[in-house]
Amino acid sequence: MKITVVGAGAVGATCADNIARRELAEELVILDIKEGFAEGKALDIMQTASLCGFDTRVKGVTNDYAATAGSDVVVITSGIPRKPGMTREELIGTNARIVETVCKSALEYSPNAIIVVISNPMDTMTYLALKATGLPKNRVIGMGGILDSARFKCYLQKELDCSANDLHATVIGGHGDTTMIPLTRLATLNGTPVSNMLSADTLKQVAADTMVGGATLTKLLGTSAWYAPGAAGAELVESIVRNQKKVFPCCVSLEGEYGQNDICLGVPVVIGSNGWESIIDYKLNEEEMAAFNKSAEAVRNMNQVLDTLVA
Ligand SMILES: NC(=O)C1=CN([C@@H]2O[C@H](COP(=O)(O)OP(=O)(O)OC[C@H]3O[C@@H](n4cnc5c(N)ncnc54)[C@H](O)[C@@H]3O)[C@@H](O)[C@H]2O)C=CC1
Ligand SMILES: O=C([O-])CC(=O)C(=O)O
Repeated sequence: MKITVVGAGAVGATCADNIARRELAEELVILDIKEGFAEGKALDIMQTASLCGFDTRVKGVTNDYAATAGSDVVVITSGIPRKPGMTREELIGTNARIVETVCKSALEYSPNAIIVVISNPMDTMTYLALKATGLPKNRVIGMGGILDSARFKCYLQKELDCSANDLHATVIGGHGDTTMIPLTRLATLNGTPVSNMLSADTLKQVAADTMVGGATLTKLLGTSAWYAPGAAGAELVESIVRNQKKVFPCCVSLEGEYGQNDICLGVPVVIGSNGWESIIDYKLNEEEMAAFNKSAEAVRNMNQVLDTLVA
């Protein structure tokens, strides 16, 4: 197995570190445009091999796509992060060009790769990756919902004083401050609905905190988060390379599912060696469906901006 991570910044390097520690590939290439940067990150990660007990070979390269040839999975984290006060959507002008170029260059050398898109605004960047490459839809997956769900579980865990590992909680819809939908009705602690244990007001607050989870960290850090985003990226890659068939909320191309067409948006999907393999119908109620439609409208408006940016 060979994996490439494009972008050796905060998220890319953390994702690569998690991939190496989980030994998801024999070979892991990190690529960045900044001279020597990916080489440095790769060397640093390789120097943890004897400490963390992994045998993955990690190599860093500066814009050398030939070194990524034959990758099974390519994770795209290249692009600028937001600063406090910004939305993810404001990154579109810079990141659309980067994501399009990176997708095409990577596929030239790894025509069979599954593409995982992390760069923001992620839903629109996933749509762009799909359109720019013409890949079969199952091979283009946007990562946002796994992270948002992990944050949802983190806020629930604090309220319930339980193990985060006993929680099932999912965030669907867009990966934006106002577009994500924490499904509080379906969240459970070992099978018991959390709505039996927490008040409606508390659940509302947990959902609100989840939605601005990324913005909260950006305010604290001065740039956006990387530990949970990197680990969430690796979690997705693991289900692909180990063909685990885990169900994760991921941004995928919808063709009538959840009532939407010609859009990439977060829904629960089965992830395996073919990429995303099927979409699970959660049977949303009226209120959840209305939120999903609203989220789709916002993401669709963003996708239209692409036409003015990408040739
Ligand atoms: N989908 C999600 O859940 C999340 C998405 N993000 C997004 O991930 C992206 C990366 O964030 P950070 O790692 O914090 O940023 P960063 O600034 O630390 O790293 C970005 C890296 O991309 C590189 N880069 C830029 N253009 C490139 C190109 N054409 N080819 C190769 N490398 C290139 C830069 O040199 C830099 O090293 C941002 O767009 C951020 O908003 C961040 C967290 C979560
Ligand atoms: O908040 C951001 O801009 C980065 C991101 O997508 C996240 O951490 O959820």
